[in-house]
Amino acid sequence: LSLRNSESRKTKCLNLPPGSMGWPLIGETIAFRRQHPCNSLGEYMEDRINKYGRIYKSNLFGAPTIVSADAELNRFVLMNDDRLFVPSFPKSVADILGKTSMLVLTGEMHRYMKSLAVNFMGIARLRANFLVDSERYVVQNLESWPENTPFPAKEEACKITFNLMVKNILSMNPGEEETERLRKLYMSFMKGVIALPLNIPGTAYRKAVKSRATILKVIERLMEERIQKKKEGTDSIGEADLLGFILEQSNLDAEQFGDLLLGLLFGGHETSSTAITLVLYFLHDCPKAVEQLREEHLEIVRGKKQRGVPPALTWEDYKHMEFTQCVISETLRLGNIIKFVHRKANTNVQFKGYDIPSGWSIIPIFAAAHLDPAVYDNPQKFDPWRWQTISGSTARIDNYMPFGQGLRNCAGLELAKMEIAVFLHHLALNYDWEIAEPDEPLAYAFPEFAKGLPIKARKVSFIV
Ligand code: HEM
Repeated sequence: LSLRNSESRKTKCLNLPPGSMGWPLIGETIAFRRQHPCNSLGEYMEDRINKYGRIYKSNLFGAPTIVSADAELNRFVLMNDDRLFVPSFPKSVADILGKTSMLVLTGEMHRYMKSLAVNFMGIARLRANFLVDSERYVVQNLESWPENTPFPAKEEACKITFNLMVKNILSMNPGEEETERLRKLYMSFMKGVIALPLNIPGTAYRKAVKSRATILKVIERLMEERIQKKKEGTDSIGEADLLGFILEQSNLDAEQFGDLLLGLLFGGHETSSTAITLVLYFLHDCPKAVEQLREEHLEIVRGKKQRGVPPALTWEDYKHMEFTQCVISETLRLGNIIKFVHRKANTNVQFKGYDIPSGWSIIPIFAAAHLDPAVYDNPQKFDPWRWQTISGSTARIDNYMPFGQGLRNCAGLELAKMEIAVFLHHLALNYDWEIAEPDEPLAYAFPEFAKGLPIKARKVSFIV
């Protein structure tokens, strides 16, 4: 009690933002976690912003917290990552992601792991490997879509993004027994990262802890096999996958490689498949955008035919998908796949006259700027054309953070945009689709479709 008193005496001298600390222990966590349409901030946050302003204090996830719906403070936090602020995951999440996961590391080690990931997904490899593979898996997937029978689009999108990642990480092919086994283990791991952290038998968390251990064993074996093949001179993969790249370019051990692999799957699979599902959802209500998209992709196909070059997409084709990029930017703005991130103040920080005490959590809400009418006209509207007039010099570019910003920005952002563009290319050229059952994306942290967005598709070739 005396400790708590001295704490409260300390914070009394500070100029904390207004707000309510809610109930003992749980604070306002339940209200914060309540689902709401992903193109809104939800009732809880709107109410707090109206009452207290865009920077307010609360008690969330068991810690005193500053919530920031203020675009300037959000930028300030990200630009001071690793200096004034560090990532702050609950211990249970950090344990399961692994102690050398990029998401939890700071300082030199974070920079090193990040540089491996960024180099692995650099332009050279995107052009040479990821583009070809994305096209292959997108086409295979679209061809498997049933005609006129509803199916959940999210599941199909997941197959595309998972297959792409495991092919490029471990040279595993879709449909093979080992790939399927890894997919199941990974799904169980994923569920545990977001589940309640009860480490008792039968819980999703406990299953995830076990899946993580099994995945690490699989990785250890694959690493040993590859090292052996390299010694024997029978390795034909070389640096074409992440495993080969890591063995050549680093001396990570099996656990460190496992953490990197799980981080890339975790960062890259659910996010990109959600983006693909959201694009189907938003475009459905915007036939004019579908028409313009189709025209852009037909133009690419016609141009290739005229030049007599092979039909496979090239990096130059991708760079010509200008309206497609507007559709992607708008989907990410309105979809808010990562609505917020968790950080902790490393030291006492002052901002706009408020104190952010050392040790307090801070949650920058990226979605707040994306949905702010002062930043985007008519922010609720899906309007890809707005991106044709937003240039690098407008303040709005700074406020746009679907991939975060600064030191910890998304390592896979170029890959993600390319995957979605390749999907849109083949979708627009070959399919008409409709939403078979209403299914709205609801978010607390990530947008989720309760039914996986059931759609009905019809193959129509627009290529003449
Ligand atoms: C549309 C899809 C995606 C979205 C919206 C997205 C969003 C984000 C955001 C907001 C962050 C910053 C987190 C923070 O500040 O704490 C992030 C980090 C990260 N993302 Fe993505 N991401 C996407 C796709 C991908 C893909 C395809 C990959 C890799 C294959 C990937 C790998 C990562 C990694 C490794 C980090 C951690 C970077 C670091 O800690 O420095 N992401 N992502």
